[in-house]
Amino acid sequence: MTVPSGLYAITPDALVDDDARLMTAVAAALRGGASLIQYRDKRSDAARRHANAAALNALCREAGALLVINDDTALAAAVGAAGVHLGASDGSLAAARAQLGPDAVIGATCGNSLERARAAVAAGASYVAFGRFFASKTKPDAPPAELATLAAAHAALDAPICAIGGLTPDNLGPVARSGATLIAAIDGVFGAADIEAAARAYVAAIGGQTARIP
Ligand SMILES: Cc1ncc(COP(=O)(O)OP(=O)(O)O)c(N)n1
Ligand SMILES: Cc1nc(C(=O)O)sc1CCOP(=O)(O)O
Ligand SMILES: [Mg+2]
Repeated sequence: MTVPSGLYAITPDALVDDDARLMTAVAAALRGGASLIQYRDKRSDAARRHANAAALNALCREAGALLVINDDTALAAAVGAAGVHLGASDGSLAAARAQLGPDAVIGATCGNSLERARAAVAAGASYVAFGRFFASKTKPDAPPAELATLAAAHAALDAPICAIGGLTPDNLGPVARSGATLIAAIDGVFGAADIEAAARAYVAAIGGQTARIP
């Protein structure tokens, strides 16, 4: 499966306790043009996570977008999601690739490390994620990442690059011009009063950027 470019909207903690609001909010992000959705839910029990993941997967398919499940390869497989996003302590990328198959979208958290990204691609990651680039209300303790790392990854790796952490339509320009083709955001999309309009603003801002580095 090709990894899409554009807005990668990740569900916030604030919505996972309210299934109806979660669906309405994700539907709005999809109308606003999000191409990838990540279901990130560290609070719900297994049954609720399964039900939400299945419903979000159907919503994404209807919209022509893809659903990635955070942390949980087995849940991605169980609901037939497009793939999974794994951090350093979330299990093996190679095992996820073996379980989900060659077409799955498998993302890897790489912080500020090109070496981690190289290893992730070698282990089967479809995209590599660097962050955080700006102060993040969602994850205030995430260590900072540099634009130079994005540029180095863009030059060295044959894999789509995702950027995350405090990104907004107003500050994403340098990040996109350094090689990130996927802009991930939680609060800037789902914390907005008008989620659809917020997503549209990201998509418009991303559309105006092209990487400067060949
Ligand atoms: C696109 C994207 N990038 C990074 C992360 C962070 O993953 P991780 O380090 O495993 O932390 P948690 O999100 O699980 O708290 C992500 N989820 N998505
Ligand atoms: C989940 C996550 N991971 C990060 C990393 O740096 O790996 S930053 C982050 C939170 C992103 O949310 P917001 O767009 O609200 O800042
Ligand atoms: Mg994780």
